[in-house]
Amino acid sequence: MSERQLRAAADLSYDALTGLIKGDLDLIWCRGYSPPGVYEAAGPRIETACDASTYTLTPDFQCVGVSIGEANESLEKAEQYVAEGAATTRFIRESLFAGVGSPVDRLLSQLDALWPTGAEVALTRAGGPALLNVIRRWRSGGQANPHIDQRNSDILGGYAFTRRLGVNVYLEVPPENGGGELELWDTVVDDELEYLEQRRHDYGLDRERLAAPDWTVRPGNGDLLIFDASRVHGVRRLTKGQRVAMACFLGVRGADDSLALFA
Ligand SMILES: O=C(O)CCC(=O)C(=O)O
Ligand SMILES: [Fe+2]
Repeated sequence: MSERQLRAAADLSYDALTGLIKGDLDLIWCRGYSPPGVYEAAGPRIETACDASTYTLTPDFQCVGVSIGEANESLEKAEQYVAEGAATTRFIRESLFAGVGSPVDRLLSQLDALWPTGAEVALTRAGGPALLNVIRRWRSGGQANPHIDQRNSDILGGYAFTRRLGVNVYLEVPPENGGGELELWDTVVDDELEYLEQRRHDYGLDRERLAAPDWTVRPGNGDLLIFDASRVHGVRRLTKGQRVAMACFLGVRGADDSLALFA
């Protein structure tokens, strides 16, 4: 455990985002960002879509949408990412969140309003829109290895991001003592080549080779968390219930460049 207290902001604001980008802040934690009615309506459709999905990197969780992490691992997935991104974004927006609105769409318009040069969906190297977000579902027994999400990817070739912020909206979390916390280590990895050398063959780092996480954060249903994706992070193994979260990333360049969202 770190001696240092986790530095968190309770609201999404320009100052909080720049705090995360500069490293003065560790977390933005907005409670109840997605109201209960949203998941009540969308949950059954999301669960069906999760059951129909295929995720190639790990059996630990299901994932709606080919993520950029998956796309970085093979040519086939990279092609699928480019071909399907826009349609998956539409499916999530128009089918899964029909009638209630997607929390990530709301986030996108909020960011567009608060960031000086706006926010938009990133473009892939091929010119079309990237996938805006994925939806992941963990069931009892699932976890996520400690990892970082690397700043840049050939697929989003036109950007040189200086920071990549990880965004999660938790639609459903396990009950008390059921695991599924977000684990954060007091380690920010800037040398991505060194990280690649230590990486497991599937994804992430060996948990056994790290000290215990410095902080574990237990989001509530509907909460929004944003953190620096180059900070080592993982998901604690679930022992009960399920954990359903929408995830995307904010690609940051300078203050003079718009935020680019992708998943
Ligand atoms: O689901 C979570 O809490 C973290 C997922 C994650 O690794 C990320 O958002 O980069
Ligand atoms: Fe991550």
